[in-house]
Amino acid sequence: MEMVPSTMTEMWTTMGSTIASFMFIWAIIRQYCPYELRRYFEKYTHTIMTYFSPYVKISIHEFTGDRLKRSEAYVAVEAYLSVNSSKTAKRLKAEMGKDSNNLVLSMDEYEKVTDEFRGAKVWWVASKVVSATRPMAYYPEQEKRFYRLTFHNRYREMITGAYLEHVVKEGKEIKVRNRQRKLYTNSPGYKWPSYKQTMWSHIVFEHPATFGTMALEPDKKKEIIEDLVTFSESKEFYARIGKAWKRGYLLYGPPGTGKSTMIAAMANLLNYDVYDLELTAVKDNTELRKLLIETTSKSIIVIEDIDCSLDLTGQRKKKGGKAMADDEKERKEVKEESGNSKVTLSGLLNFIDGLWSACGGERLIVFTTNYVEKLDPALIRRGRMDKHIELSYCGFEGFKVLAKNYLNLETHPLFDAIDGLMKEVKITPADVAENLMPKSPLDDAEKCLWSLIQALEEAKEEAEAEAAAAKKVVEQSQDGGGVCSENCLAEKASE
Ligand SMILES: Nc1ncnc2c1ncn2[C@@H]1O[C@H](COP(=O)(O)OP(=O)(O)OP(=O)(O)O)[C@@H](O)[C@H]1O
Ligand SMILES: [Mg+2]
Repeated sequence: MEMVPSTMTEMWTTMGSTIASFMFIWAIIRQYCPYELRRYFEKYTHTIMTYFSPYVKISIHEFTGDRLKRSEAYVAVEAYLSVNSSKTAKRLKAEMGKDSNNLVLSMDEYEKVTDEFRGAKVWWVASKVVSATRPMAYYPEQEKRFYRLTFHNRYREMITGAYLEHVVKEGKEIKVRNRQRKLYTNSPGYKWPSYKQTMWSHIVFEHPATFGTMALEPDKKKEIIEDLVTFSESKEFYARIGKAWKRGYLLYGPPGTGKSTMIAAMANLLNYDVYDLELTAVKDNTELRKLLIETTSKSIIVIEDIDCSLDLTGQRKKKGGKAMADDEKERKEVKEESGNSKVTLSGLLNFIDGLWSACGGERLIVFTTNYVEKLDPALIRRGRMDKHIELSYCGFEGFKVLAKNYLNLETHPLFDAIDGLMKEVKITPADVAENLMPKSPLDDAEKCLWSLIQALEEAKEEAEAEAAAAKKVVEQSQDGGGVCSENCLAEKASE
């Protein structure tokens, strides 16, 4: 029994002298040893210390294999800590957030914060290592930033499982809430530097259109909004039925009926980014696939005027005479417009619903066209373009939305006259909007309404004159006894 204290004392003495010798050797090494030897020594000391330490450390680096893309885990942790650290950290950095009118705070470099999860305490440190050499001249970052998470080994299972899952999930949600949405384009004519692997360039997306400001029949508007919201909330449903989480919309109708406006309203409703794909600037199918892979989820990929983009008009029925000649002329024009692009219809179909199209998920693909009948049926069949939306001339309900937007009017004695005229003539929402726009500070609501009435009356007179001319041609051809085809009548009427 006597031996125990003496053994303990001896043990402490031995340990003390070991540490002292160790520190003495370390001081000599630091003073006299070459750098390589020092690093070697440091490395093994670190390994030994880690072996005895009850704490576990996890590093999350900003750039992993792909140096040009920030790691998703790092971005999520950064967002998570931006909210959770701003209450406790002492050194914070501020960056411009959503809509450029608020600052988002996050912890500064080398700052340490504590977090708690189900009774376990963890520590986060924002750190960086500065590499001494530049691997390639064009790499901008020489600092490799990372977050280090430290926790006790007894919580290992919970922290590596539930806690990290919670951090990533919450971080992603914060990112979506704070992010500035972007409008991307694969702009033609710009020569990308060879190191820059992305082919999209972007600006902040700031279009003000919403479904509230769109002139559309109320039922139709409600149906589209419900469709979009249901899509955005159906992650589990798509997974259950084994379908990629994406949806195609075909918007068609005459110019100025709100197709482009609706795309902006869709993006604003769902808080999505917009990728405006210029097909004529895409070299071939491989480049098209590359562009697709680079798009992120929560986005709308738009191909405007799909009929003009490429020769995708499919096999149309053979027509005779002038119609056939027109057809050929159009195809030639389309070919000229599309320049050297070798994107084919099958390449585009693959883009929409090939295996690659499922990467990322939560994406809308929107085509717009003025001439839906010209498109290849394969391109717009359900399953590819799931929802076809016709945007047409302005009705009275649409007019009322515009009158409220532009003139802040819900009713006016001139509304009845406008309603009557709108039933007789076709006018696009763009034309209605233009007439309702005050042209000088002195223009009041009534002047704008009169301007619209005048435009409607002129359109009515024009339509009547055209109808009269067509009627005259028919009568002349009947008087002359000749048989005139439909095309021949249209030709004469337009003369
Ligand atoms: N349904 C609508 N509701 C509100 N404003 C509209 C609507 N349609 C058109 N406008 C107005 O007209 C302008 C032109 O509309 P937009 O560019 O959306 O038409 P479009 O259908 O895309 O035409 P195009 O076929 O020529 O591309 C818009 O800036 C908008 O102000
Ligand atoms: Mg448009």
